[in-house]
Amino acid sequence: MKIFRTEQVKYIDAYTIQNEPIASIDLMERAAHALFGWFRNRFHNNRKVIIFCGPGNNGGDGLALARMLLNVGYNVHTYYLSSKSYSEDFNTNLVRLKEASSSIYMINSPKDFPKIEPDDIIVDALFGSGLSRPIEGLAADLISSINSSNALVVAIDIPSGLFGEENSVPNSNPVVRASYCLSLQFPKIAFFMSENEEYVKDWRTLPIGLHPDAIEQTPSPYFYTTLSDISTNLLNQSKFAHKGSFGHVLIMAGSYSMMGAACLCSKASIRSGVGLATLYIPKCGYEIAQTAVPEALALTDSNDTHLTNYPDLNKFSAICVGPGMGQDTETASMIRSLIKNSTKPLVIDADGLNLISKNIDLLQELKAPAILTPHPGEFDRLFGKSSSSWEQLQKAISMAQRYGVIIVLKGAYTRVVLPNGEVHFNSTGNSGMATGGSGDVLSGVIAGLLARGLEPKDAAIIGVFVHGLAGDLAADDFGKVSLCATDILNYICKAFQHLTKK
Ligand SMILES: NC(=O)C1=CN([C@@H]2O[C@H](COP(=O)(O)OP(=O)(O)OC[C@H]3O[C@@H](n4cnc5c(N)ncnc54)[C@H](O)[C@@H]3O)[C@@H](O)[C@H]2O)[C@@H](O)CC1
Ligand SMILES: Nc1ncnc2c1ncn2[C@@H]1O[C@H](COP(=O)(O)OP(=O)(O)O)[C@@H](O)[C@H]1O
Ligand SMILES: [K+]
Repeated sequence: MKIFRTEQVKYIDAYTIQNEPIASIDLMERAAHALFGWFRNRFHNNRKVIIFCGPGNNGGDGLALARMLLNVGYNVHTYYLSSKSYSEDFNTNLVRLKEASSSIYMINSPKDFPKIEPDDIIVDALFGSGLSRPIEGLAADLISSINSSNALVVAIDIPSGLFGEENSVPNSNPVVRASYCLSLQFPKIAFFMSENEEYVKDWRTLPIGLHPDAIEQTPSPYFYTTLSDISTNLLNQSKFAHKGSFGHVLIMAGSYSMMGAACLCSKASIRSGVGLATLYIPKCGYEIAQTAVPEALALTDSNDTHLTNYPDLNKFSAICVGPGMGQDTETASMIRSLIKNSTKPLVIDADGLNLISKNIDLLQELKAPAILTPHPGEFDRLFGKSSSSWEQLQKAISMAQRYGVIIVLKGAYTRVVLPNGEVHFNSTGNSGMATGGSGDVLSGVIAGLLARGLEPKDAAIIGVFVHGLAGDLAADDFGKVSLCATDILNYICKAFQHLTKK
């Protein structure tokens, strides 16, 4: 799903109004209907609802929602900020609401704030995508009052005070801490930034029928990968397929005490449908590999404890290098040579990345497409620290462009950043996956898909999605607390089944 910056959504709204065509007030009514439907399904009408409205169309949405809730028997109290001016649709909805309710109050000073009980439901319709500066004064005091209550807060479109994309300038201006955020049509990029977790605990999008032509024609480098975005014909299996049809992956991984990473990674590649997997490991890992991964071929380096060389690359269709590999100087020279000489696509993970971070311009010598899979710590080691997730994302975009590589920046909403500057935020995965070895499983999945013949972009996007989905399905059965990398591995099959059955 393509997602947009705030000013682009404004354009798509305006295009819809002009070309559907639909009157602005009717589009607001449609949005309010979507909000109302969600609200009614979620909350019984025995709880008091307090709706806080700002002077713009976000406030207008709040007023329209208030009217709809009143019509079906909710106990609704509506408060709106005093302002020099209000949007036209706000004014229309205020008149409509006044016909239905007498519990409408203007807020002129903190004395007008209502007392909020813990059982009340607050609707935050103060500011949406029209926020133009950090909030101060009366509105800021109101937000502090909302945040200090123990009531549940439902934010319309975006928690008031939060900007749609960049919120990196630390400021003391308050932002509503929403329990739920109902974002109209598209998620906001700000939802994917870890700093905003306290404001956006749970969010969902509500479709409001924005014009498909505007969505298609408005260019954006940002995407959100959901099930419907995964092209499953890339995973088709011909009836006459043989193991040679699905590629041969080389997994260069492991060292003394870290053979588990090599096993997890190679097993994950096999579960991702590769025809053949060869594990290239130091001698100490031979029996472990042969026993733990009977499906893989095992080739050993001349060294006992760490990798110092690589095998003839001709017969392989893709290579994964790095999991559990250690950072010996001999391993460092091996990876330098691999990068300069491999014409086969590479997945570079873990210690592979740590070794490259000592000489980042090595990336300029790549002959083949490469997918780098850093977690945030590895990313900082490679490209330097960033002061916020937003800055880190912008850095990932410029580094992917500079070196012509795909960067898979891992974590919640893993970002797959392409050399053309596109960013694909992933929708699957959960915090139970923050456990040792889960990254090794991911690099195996991506390498398996790459070896099967998927384009690097597809291997990265689908691999990340499947890995997260496997983690979600495993968490459904085992819970997040106990989830371990082997569980993710064991649920890769279910994740692929889920995709290919869709
Ligand atoms: N036709 C449309 O454009 C639609 C808009 N919708 C709603 O409209 C919202 C956007 O509406 P608007 O563009 O009117 O903007 P907002 O309602 O977000 O706020 C704009 C108003 O707040 C003031 N303001 C901005 N920053 C402020 C600050 N820091 N302190 C004090 N005042 C501040 C502005 O001067 C303006 O009066 C969306 O978030 C969504 O909720 C929906 O009804 C769907 C359709
Ligand atoms: N909070 C989270 N939400 C979703 N996915 C997560 C979360 N934390 C970690 N993950 C995923 O788990 C994996 C962890 O990888 P990594 O940190 O490299 O682990 P390891 O080095 O132990 O193998 C990544 O795919 C990451 O996206
Ligand atoms: K809001």
